[in-house]
Amino acid sequence: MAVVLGPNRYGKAETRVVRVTRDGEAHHLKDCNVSVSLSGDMEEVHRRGDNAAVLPTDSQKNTVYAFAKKHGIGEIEEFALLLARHFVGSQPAIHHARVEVEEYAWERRGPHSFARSGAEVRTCVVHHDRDGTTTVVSGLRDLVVLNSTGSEFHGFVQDEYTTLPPATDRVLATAVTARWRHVPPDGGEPYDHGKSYEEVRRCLLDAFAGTYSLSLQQTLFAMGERVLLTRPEICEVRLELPNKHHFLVDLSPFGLDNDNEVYFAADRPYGLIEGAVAHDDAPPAGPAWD
Ligand SMILES: O=c1[nH]c(=O)c2[nH]c(=O)[nH]c2[nH]1
Repeated sequence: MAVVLGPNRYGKAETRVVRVTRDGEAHHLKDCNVSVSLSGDMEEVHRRGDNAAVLPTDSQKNTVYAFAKKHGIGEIEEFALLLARHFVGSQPAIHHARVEVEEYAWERRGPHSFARSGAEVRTCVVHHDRDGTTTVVSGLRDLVVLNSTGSEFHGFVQDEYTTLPPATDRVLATAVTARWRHVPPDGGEPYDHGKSYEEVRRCLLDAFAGTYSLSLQQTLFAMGERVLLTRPEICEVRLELPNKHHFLVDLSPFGLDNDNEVYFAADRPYGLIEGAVAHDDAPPAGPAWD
């Protein structure tokens, strides 16, 4: 019986980089968290500790900082693509690079003063293979949304443990994590990732607000569908929607009624609704979601 090395990858996780661009008095800020993961000819290092093919994770971190200086950080997808292509293109032993970037938003308070915005975190994951295949998944997380009406939940299975009362008017709230896969550009114009991000975000928010919801599952599908029917550059959307339960508080001990006005916002446990919505002819995902 032989023992074989299975799938493996290595890299530097969570390099925090802040890039200030000085444009006279006015400064611009990009605040990112970059994770690099490389794979390829790594049999020798695992079996014998021979590091000849190993680009140290320390060098990977340094590359992130050097590229931030040399190229600046524009759209996070472009920065991730630059890094992924660099590692695969410069290291014969590296066959595949995965670069993940999170971007934290800052609100301008003056020419060189900023306040960290409470808005969602923008994300991307780029895979680049030495055969030239590239996949780009963009996304966001922690986009907190709430509808104070327009949501029902009833008609569900009743078993011996079911106590949930049917709801015909409830609060629906969630913190959206969404990731969307781009159709490969096919040699055409590269995407405007900044515009695409804003438009997908708008689709998600519009669909959440505009869907009369009989379940969060139905809202999830409507959000994914809205993106796919509006944005031709996207072929698959994956959503994770925690159901941030809002329970009506019983105010009867105080002689008060509660006509859907006062809620206890529970933080756990929460329902977790997850799903993928895709065009039926979407090209194969390859490693895009890894
Ligand atoms: O939208 C919902 N989907 C569920 O599957 C579910 N389950 C539950 O207890 N509440 C809800 N709400």
